[in-house]
Amino acid sequence: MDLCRFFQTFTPAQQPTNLREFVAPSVTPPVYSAGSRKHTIADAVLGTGRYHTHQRQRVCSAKATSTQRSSPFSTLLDWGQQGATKLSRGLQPFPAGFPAGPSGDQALQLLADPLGYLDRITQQYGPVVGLVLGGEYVVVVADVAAARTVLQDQTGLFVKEGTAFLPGSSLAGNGLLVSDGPVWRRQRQLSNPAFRTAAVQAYAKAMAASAQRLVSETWQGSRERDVYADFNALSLQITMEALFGVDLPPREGRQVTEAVKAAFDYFSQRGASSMVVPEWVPTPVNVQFNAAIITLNRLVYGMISQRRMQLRQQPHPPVCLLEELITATDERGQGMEDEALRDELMTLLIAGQETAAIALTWTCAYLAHNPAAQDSIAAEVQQHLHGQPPSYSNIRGLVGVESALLEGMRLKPPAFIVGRCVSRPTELASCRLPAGTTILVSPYILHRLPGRWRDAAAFQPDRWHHQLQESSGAMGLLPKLAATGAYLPFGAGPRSCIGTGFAMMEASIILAAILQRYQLKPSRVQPSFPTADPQITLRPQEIVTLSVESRP
Ligand code: HEM
Repeated sequence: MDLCRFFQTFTPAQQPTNLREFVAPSVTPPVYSAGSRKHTIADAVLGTGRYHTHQRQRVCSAKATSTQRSSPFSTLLDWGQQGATKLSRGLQPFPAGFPAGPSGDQALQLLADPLGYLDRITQQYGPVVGLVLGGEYVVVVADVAAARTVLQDQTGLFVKEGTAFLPGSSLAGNGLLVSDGPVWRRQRQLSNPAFRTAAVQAYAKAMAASAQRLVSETWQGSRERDVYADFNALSLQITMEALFGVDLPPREGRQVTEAVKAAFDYFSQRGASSMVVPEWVPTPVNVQFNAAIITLNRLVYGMISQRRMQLRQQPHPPVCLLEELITATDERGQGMEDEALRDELMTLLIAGQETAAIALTWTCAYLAHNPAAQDSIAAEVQQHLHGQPPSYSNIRGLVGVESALLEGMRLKPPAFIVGRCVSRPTELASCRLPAGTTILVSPYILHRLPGRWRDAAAFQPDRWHHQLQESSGAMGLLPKLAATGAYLPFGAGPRSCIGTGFAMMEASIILAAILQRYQLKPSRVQPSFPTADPQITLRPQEIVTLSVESRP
């Protein structure tokens, strides 16, 4: 990777928003406000992203937008000026009161080894480090109190809008992950019911059925499996069923799955590439990606209108997330418009799919390399479930399974960095931060602070037993830990993960189903522990092959 990758993210202001605007303006009416396009660390964290910082203007006309575009010349000039400002930052001293940190632009060093770099600078400069990265002022936060201040802010001081780095995407539009202010508040309020316990209980049926298919069909007769690939396929299937219901017509289901896969492939390629070409540039890969977006839009808008009609003609309690979101209303009795629904559905697909697969992959890899811990958890599963398949009704109380997942996410948090932007000048940890500074809170470092965690680098699921028992399980414990700022796999504060209950239920059911039937061991072809590949999320670098032996 090189500096190009960073500089490629500083796309010119007011460019055409994406290929869709050129090739298929009628598929959806994406009418955007003019304004500079910045990127959000939500992209970095969860593989998604808003296309630019300004909220979409859903009401203004396309004509208005097109007249607001600047000429290619002024765009280029603007871009040049922005580039020059950013370049000069790496050469200048930090602003007065800015946190101490290494001098010079650190983009190359960070990109060469992100986890090692975060570790090194926080050891060298302390838990709040100032940097220039790709011409942006950045503060890395690995201090519990400062992380709390940033993530639990309710005053609009630390926001998502304007957070630097990594290109955004038209895939998730302006969904929950990236929106801010009143738009986010309303969308979160409307989405919350879809994630309450009762709703998660309904999705658990799909989780349990999919987990059984994995262990009794997919893995049946296998000696070794690429668990990362299996968990990705499984969590996509589960999320699709939860979103659209099990009665999703097979043809449409297949088409959506294929389009989502194409979009995900695009993100992995982009993550692994040193050059990030903006989505609107018609490279072959971008054309493919944008075609996938067009397919997704057609299908998703089709499903939205079909479900709306069904609910109107035959009112019934919601059976899937889409119906939950369609029926949700705010205090004025208003629901979500189609475009907002589409953005939320795509956001949930992206935010929910890969993160859960990564968490399961790392946890299974750790268990394979820690046979004693695995055997004791497997014994608990046998004892607790009495041979019944894991499901919503019997999964509670499996302390070992929850401990393994919490410990896996402690050492390898799928969202290893969470980002915010300082909206107005402020102080943090006695340092002064100018508006526009990007804050990177690092759960990865926080989860390994030697003063907080005994044997911080070791996989020891039993460290969680007592706390889990005291809090009646992970869903009781996680909010308490998030409030301290010390354990943040699902973030903290108002923007914490809406899918925490969904993810914990899904991962617990799948892990219990696996340990009930199989013993995981390092594979002969890949005996060493998988290496992390911190791209957008903390995914494994390669295929994760584990030996899967049936338990007697
Ligand atoms: C192990 C699995 C998961 C992990 C580790 C994870 C992690 C996170 C984190 C750290 C955040 C906060 C980001 C920030 O503060 O900027 C977040 C937000 C979010 N997550 Fe998850 N997530 C997981 C699963 C899911 C699932 C299953 C869904 C939905 C089906 C989901 C939907 C979302 C959404 C919509 C947000 C944005 C919430 C908001 O800003 O209001 N996540 N997730």
